[in-house]
Amino acid sequence: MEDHQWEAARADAHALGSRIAGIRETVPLHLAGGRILAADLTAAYPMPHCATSAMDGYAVNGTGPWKLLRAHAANPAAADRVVLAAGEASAVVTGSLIPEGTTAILRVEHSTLQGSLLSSERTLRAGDDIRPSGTEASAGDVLAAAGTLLRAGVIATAAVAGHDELPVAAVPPVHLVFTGDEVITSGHPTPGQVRDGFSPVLPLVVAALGGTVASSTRIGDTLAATIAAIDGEDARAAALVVTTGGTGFSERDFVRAAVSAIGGREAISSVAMRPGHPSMVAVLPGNRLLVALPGNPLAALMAVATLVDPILRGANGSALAELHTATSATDFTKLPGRTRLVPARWVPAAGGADPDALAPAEHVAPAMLRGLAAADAILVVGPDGATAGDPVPYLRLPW
Ligand SMILES: Nc1nc2c(c(=O)[nH]1)N[C@H]1C(S)=C(S)[C@@H](COP(=O)(O)OP(=O)(O)OC[C@H]3O[C@@H](n4cnc5c(N)ncnc54)[C@H](O)[C@@H]3O)O[C@H]1N2
Ligand code: MOO
Repeated sequence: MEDHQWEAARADAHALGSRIAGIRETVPLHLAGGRILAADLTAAYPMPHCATSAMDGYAVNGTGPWKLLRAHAANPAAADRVVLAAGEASAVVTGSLIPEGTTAILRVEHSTLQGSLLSSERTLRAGDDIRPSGTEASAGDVLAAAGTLLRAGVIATAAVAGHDELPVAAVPPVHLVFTGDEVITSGHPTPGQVRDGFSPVLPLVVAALGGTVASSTRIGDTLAATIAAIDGEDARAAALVVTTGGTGFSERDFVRAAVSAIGGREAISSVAMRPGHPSMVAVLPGNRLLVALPGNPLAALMAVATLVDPILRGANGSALAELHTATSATDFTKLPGRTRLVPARWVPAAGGADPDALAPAEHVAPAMLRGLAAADAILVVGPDGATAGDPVPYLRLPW
């Protein structure tokens, strides 16, 4: 199969992800943080649901001075039983229901009270400091679309819009498979060994992308072990299997052969990107997906941004991550047919003071991680390259 262009790989991965979407579930608001909204969030009633005072002070009817009906609104909820005739006023606090007949709210600091005679030190206009019903939303208005990540602002809005619980997308379970006889997980590597850069971060990354690592395994470089790892009990229980290393075509790379052996089909065989070209997506029996991440660490994480992020977004009903535009701080040569993903830092554009242009980080070869550690964003440089000062697309770090 031909290389997928980078944009096509993202789009196809997103579409494949939508095929592993799980059944949605309902969670109480206090457990909704970090989940993905599975249906549009609508206002259950107009917001505010009744006209209220925006300030502490007095509800008044007409122009002053006014006769104060009560000395103090001890119970804001009781204010609705008061009816103001022209020339009358009643004390209110912020958020109080306003009495029938209110034409404006007089702030306490703008008022003078002598006995029960209330006057204003400012000219009041009709409607001042009244929050009419429905100014924030009408009943049924969509307050957040399905696919929205539930952060504090959305959850608080849901609460005041009358919701006790929210429908959320089921979290796709992910099975991780780390390959490589040479990979060690602690201490200092001897020549021929490498320290595992993936197992400490992939659970974190998967969680940040809206999935959950349900299980993981570490295997040596054999076909039998690879088949067992991608088609065993844990792997079959997952919606997505992610492997690291072994994507190549050497006699010690077994991921593609294992996929083929269990009846899987490569949907994205490779991506015309650098680094990360040998990344692969396969559809496995049982409506499962597999993403094979290359062994080179930066390549693997750029493949996560290109393939795993779109798949999990598709599974959660979220849109593809937006491509933003920044000014390139440097020139990039042409690289026919390939898209480069370059960890980059914000720097001032030529002659500028604010850090509003993106420059490649240092140490960004495929087997290095230092540049990514220092990066603010991922520049997406097309095959035609770029000239300093050009607008270039970039991705926010997805994790
Ligand atoms: N003849 C060719 N050789 C290579 C090509 C090619 O086109 N022709 N492509 C290169 C590219 S691009 C990449 S990327 C790698 C992909 O290799 P694999 O996915 O098969 O990965 P491995 O061979 O298993 O490992 C590569 C490299 O990564 C290290 N590694 C593996 N796992 C980890 C880990 N958990 N943490 C840190 N480092 C890891 C491994 O030790 C190797 O050094 O192939 C190129 N070769
Ligand atoms: O995917 Mo490879 O990193 O381009 O070395």
